[in-house]
Amino acid sequence: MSKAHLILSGVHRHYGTGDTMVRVLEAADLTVQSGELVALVAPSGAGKSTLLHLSGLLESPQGGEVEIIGIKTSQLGDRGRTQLRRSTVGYVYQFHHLLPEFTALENVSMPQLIAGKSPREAEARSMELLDLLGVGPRASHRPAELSGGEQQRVAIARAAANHPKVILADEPTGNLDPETSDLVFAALRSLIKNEGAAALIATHNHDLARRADRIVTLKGGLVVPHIL
Ligand SMILES: Nc1ncnc2c1ncn2[C@@H]1O[C@H](COP(=O)(O)OP(=O)(O)OP(=O)(O)O)[C@@H](O)[C@H]1O
Repeated sequence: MSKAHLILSGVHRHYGTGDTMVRVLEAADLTVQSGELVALVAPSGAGKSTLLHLSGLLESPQGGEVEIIGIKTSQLGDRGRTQLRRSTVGYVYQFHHLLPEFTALENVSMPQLIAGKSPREAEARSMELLDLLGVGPRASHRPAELSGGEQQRVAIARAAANHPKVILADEPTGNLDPETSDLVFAALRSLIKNEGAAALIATHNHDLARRADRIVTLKGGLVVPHIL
């Protein structure tokens, strides 16, 4: 049976006050199940990053509820939110932000060591992920020695290192050529299925969005189904 790892209900988010107020989300609802990949396609400024930040507990809504693995986050304090984010959410950005002085293996191991895993456990998990994403043979290379697509796959492995229940990605293939984008997206997709994470991926790439389980967009402050 599928589980809803991420539920947004009646989420409201605006910025500023008075005349300069920007209402981004009015009463947004979204549910993402375990193993489900939802693509978020919307024009620039529509609120994609805002939706991802709210889903990843990097920002709080002014109204409504963000629920992760059944935990209602509006009831949590800052510390509780940070803990829940660290233990359940993995983020992939447009630019990989890998640490240049460390190898691929070390970059993927780092968040696991921080979370308290032993170096041996961390290395085993890192190799499992790098293999799954097709970059196992590059484990001992530093980011500068990797292609853009390889770097991005290492960044995806790093985001998945601590078994996140929710994977959020903001234009994960935004700086890659079409062929490499395909490869990276396919790797991300198989990772999500394999790990049973719920994924929300903002992308301008319609070809990739069509390969998601579902596509949504933002209209009038709501999350609505979208067909490309
Ligand atoms: N911290 C903030 N303060 C004020 N306004 C903000 C803030 N963050 C976002 N906004 C506004 O909210 C709206 C949505 O922004 P958001 O970054 O979520 O859009 P987006 O769809 O991700 O855009 P893009 O595709 O260009 O990255 C925009 O009008 C933006 O100017």
